[in-house]
Amino acid sequence: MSLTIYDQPLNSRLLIGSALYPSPEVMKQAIIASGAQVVTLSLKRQNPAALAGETIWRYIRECVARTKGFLLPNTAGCKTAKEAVTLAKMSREIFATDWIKLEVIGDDYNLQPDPFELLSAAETLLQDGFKVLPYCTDDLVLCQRLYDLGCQVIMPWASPIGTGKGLMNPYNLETIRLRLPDATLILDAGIGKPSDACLAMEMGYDAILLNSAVALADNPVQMARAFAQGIEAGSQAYVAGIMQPRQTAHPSTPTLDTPFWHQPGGQ
Ligand SMILES: CC(=O)[C@@H](O)[C@H](O)COP(=O)(O)O
Repeated sequence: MSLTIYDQPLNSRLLIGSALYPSPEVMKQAIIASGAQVVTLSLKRQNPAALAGETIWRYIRECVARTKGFLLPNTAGCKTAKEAVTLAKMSREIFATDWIKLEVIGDDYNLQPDPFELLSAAETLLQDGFKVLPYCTDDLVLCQRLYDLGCQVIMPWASPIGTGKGLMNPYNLETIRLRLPDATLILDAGIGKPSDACLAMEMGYDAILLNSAVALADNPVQMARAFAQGIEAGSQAYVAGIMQPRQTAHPSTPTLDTPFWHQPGGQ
């Protein structure tokens, strides 16, 4: 089963960022190796008029063309709903997409999203026809409100951007999954290693968005492959049905009369 974002089926459950790589060429190779079809980029951070920005964009467009993928502009660096809405509208024109990764930062220390400004910006953008992918904290009520507004995709954080700390609050993340069974849930930010991503997929998350863990690896291309495999493993494990942990030991070596475990009601 493939990932679907606002009715768009995708081959990969990994969405990847385009910042912090040692060079544009390494970025391109890493994105291709990751298999990600969605690449996020920031209009604010990369000035299209500047030569450096132009080069990065060319590389990103090449990656997306190669994977038959999609650009996901983001509003990284915005601190108010007004600023984020303005940037989203500019991004829609420049990148010719109505997808927007909505990021409104409320605290400079841990780059924590501002839930109030985020909700307000999401409402405005949805009314304007955007397909909003909000980056938010792992707060169930906030996620519920965003979903009720019409955000089909919700992207709670694993931990603050760029920390690589992995899943800070597994209980919160599991609860969000449980309570919003129909939302497309993408875990975004703070993923440090493939096992973090695998864990979220085992919880039933639909996809992972990450950047730093690949871009800052000693070998970003190899790390991109490792993430692709970790995400695939977690996704398959979730679908396969993970066994319930048990309090007591059970021998796993078959005894003479019970070579197979019979589930109640099974054949
Ligand atoms: C690229 C992007 O959108 C980041 O804001 C995103 O949240 C990734 O975070 P990490 O760099 O921690 O993976």
